[in-house]
Amino acid sequence: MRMLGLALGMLPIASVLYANDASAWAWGLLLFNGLAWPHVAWWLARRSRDPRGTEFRNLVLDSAAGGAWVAVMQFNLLPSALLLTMLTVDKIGVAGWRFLARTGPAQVAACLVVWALSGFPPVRLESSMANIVASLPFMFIYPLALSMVTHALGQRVWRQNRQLERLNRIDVLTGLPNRRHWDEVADSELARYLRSRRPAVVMLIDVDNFKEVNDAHGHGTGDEVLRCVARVLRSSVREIDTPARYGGDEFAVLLAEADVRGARTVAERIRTRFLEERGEAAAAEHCTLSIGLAEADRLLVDADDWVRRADAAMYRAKAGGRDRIDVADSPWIAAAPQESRAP
Ligand SMILES: Nc1nc2c(ncn2[C@@H]2O[C@H](COP(=O)(O)OP(=O)(O)OP(=O)(O)O)[C@@H](O)[C@H]2O)c(=O)[nH]1
Repeated sequence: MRMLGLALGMLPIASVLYANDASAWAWGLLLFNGLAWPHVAWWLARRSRDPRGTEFRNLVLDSAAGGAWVAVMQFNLLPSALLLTMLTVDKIGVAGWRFLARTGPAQVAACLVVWALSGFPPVRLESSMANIVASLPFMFIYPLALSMVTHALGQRVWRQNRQLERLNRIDVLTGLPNRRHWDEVADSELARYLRSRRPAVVMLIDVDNFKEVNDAHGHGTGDEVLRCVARVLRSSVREIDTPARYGGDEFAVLLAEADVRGARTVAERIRTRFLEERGEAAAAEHCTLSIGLAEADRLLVDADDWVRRADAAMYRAKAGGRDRIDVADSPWIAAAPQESRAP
């Protein structure tokens, strides 16, 4: 952007220098500032140990040069205003309003010094047609390029944010949604149930004897077992269900539009598929799945309550000998004598 801005900015300045019959010095400096300085600035920033700090210093120098050219042009109105506007837009775009507090004084000082060194020539505000025409490319092309770059940067930031948000919700090892994402799904599924009374089931799955696999065959094999569970879950549930890694060797599935009978069938499918696919190490350590199910009902306080019930069922499955499925007692049954309506 500096190369483009300075190259285009040369045109209105050159038109004023030409009209004012400027010295060879002024022309030399203009050529250096317009064509060589962008490369020098880039090289300085690249080889610096603090590229950001160096680039900020370069921007201050850009502003000072702008102020100096305004004095050289004897304040010719259109080219001066254009130059100052573009420099200001640039600074705000790069570092915000506060950066102007650094570049502004440099700009004014350079302008006054150059004006004084040239013997305070008279101010000539009037811009000729040649000055106006020479200003047009800078006036149109530079803001256009700047807005395209800003837009492209905005898009990149937006894409990266989305990517980050996705990564924040995915478990890296298994590729399944993580607990954070699953908890949100459970919240909204419970809200949906309370609104519409369409059934839903939380399934919690714990890998039995998983520690033995880790201890006997190493963490790499343990990781492979967890990936196997993830594969089995993905292939056993429907699109509308949400399987997730809940943490460690625990997995959760939210079965939408399913009652406990349907959920039991799915759980049985998961349990047996895992036995078929678990691999030799897991089989050697009797690595199986204990599964707890809890159906939504209107006595649930919140999603945590729902998960707690599935968890209790899952621990009963473990206590009952592992490699089995257990279903949470509905508190509805206990509450039935006081309540008159089924959930
Ligand atoms: N390989 C691997 N191990 C993990 C990971 N996360 C947790 N673990 C291990 O998983 C084990 C879980 O232990 P437990 O659930 O208490 O042990 P368990 O052998 O499954 O016991 P039961 O559930 O009672 O059958 C611990 O040894 C953790 O270190 C992981 O990402 N990869």
